[in-house]
Amino acid sequence: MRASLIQIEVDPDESVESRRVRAGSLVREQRGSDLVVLPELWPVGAFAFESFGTEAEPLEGPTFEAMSAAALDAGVWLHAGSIVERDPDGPLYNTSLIFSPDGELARTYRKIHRFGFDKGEAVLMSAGDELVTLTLPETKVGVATCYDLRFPELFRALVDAGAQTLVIPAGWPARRRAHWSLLARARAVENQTYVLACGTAGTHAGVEQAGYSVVVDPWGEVLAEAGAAEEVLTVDLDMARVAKTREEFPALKDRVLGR
Ligand SMILES: O=C(O)CCC(=O)C(=O)O
Repeated sequence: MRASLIQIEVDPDESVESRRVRAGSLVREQRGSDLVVLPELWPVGAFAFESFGTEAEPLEGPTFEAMSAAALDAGVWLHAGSIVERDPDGPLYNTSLIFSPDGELARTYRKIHRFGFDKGEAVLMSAGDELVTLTLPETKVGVATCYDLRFPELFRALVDAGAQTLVIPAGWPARRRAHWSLLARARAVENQTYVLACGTAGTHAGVEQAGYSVVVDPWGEVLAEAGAAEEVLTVDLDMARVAKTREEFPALKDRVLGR
């Protein structure tokens, strides 16, 4: 399975609409990949809290339209990262959109763990409460978003639901890049899954983004890693590696707690 991670730059000098068009072009350039991934909140910026209200979209809003068309044109499964979703009842959610190669919405995921403690996303948005997995032709995917990466119990639940590949869009800050790289590998090792972790580049709302998107195999080896700037990572994944790793080193079978 070929996967492409688009570590797009989020820059306040570029309009949201221009970035949407550019993201669509970048997705179309990945024709030939099976799965394409964009980061968290790339239209507005994960730290652009002041714009969350004005840039919030209904689920089937402009980002949905642009990404559905891009998935169809490229003929790829597209995890289109997340948007600020305005629910018809009023609350905002950090909602990921996943499209099939015919441009249909296959899944949504509302971020469960909101970041910011007593400010930002944690107070402006509502939390999701549903685990989301999706069966692709070659693998079963479990999804999570950014801060979720710090909560291993979520990933264990995804593995219990059958996930073999974890897809994690993020808008992770450069200040904590070491945590990002460490936790992405930890989630792969402890769950014996592939991890596709796609962040943003650039600086917005005064927060420099980490970049360093990474693809980790089920043994914890880094197969590809981006730098800090905008970049597309393309990697061929041998899906048999998940079962092989779990068979040769059956630690998941030795669980005592939480089964
Ligand atoms: O956990 C972190 O350090 C970063 C999380 C974050 O930036 C987010 O969830 O938007």
